[in-house]
Amino acid sequence: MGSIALTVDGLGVSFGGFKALQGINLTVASGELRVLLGANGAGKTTLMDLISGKTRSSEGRVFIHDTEITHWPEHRIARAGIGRKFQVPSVFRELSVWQNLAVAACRATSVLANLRFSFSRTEISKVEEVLALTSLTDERNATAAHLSHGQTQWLELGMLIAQNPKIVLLDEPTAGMTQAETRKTAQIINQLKGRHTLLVVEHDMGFVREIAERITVLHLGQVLAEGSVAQIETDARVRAAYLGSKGIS
Ligand SMILES: Nc1ncnc2c1ncn2[C@@H]1O[C@H](COP(=O)(O)OP(=O)(O)OP(=O)(O)O)[C@@H](O)[C@H]1O
Repeated sequence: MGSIALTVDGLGVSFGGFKALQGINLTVASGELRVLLGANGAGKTTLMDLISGKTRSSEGRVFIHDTEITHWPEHRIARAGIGRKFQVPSVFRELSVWQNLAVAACRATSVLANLRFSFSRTEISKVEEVLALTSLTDERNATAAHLSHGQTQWLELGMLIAQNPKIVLLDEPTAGMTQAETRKTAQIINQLKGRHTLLVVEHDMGFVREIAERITVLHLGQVLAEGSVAQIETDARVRAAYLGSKGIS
């Protein structure tokens, strides 16, 4: 195993006296894909919020490699290399697929400034690489507003990847997708392994089996178990924790 890209050390948060997360310890190696599993309300999204700086933690620390980022503002954490994709895509609907990716690859502060500049060779090759990765090469000139739900999700993932984040946080990347779109998403995510460090929240066990190496299970705001897909699926505590909620299927 290589170096550790993400370290979460004793992290927790309370909302008005309610401990939504407590004592969370997690280390994710560089290039690893870690799946976060847990019933509704277990604290998965809250953990992503604490790591990305959207929510301020009440206890514990977070590191990207050796740099402590605890309590840094969200934009500074993003600049330090944590990229996050939410369930609702935020692409520029009036721009083409290519333009969306080019804007992301440039990472400048102003969209308009980006579009007026000529792009460097490195940025253009990055856009081409991401178009191929997301199978959007044929849609390069299409306006983002005209893409299907799945294609829109892949474009947003592509925009994230075009920014070269060290760590990618994905919250239910297959939400609302057809089976075919879900399979395609698994293929895309599998290609990212080794090149990016990924933390993925997902409920769809079929999809989790396609992508996961190790799984961390959260339950009632704490880590319940961690292990391979096979270990987690046969873990009696995990099965018990899921009874009465979604169940592992
Ligand atoms: N800002 C907040 N204020 C108060 N309570 C909150 C806040 N954010 C989250 N919670 C609570 O923290 C707990 C964990 O919520 P969270 O959304 O992280 O769960 P989750 O595992 O992502 O669930 P789901 O699968 O439904 O998205 C829940 O009980 C939720 O109601």
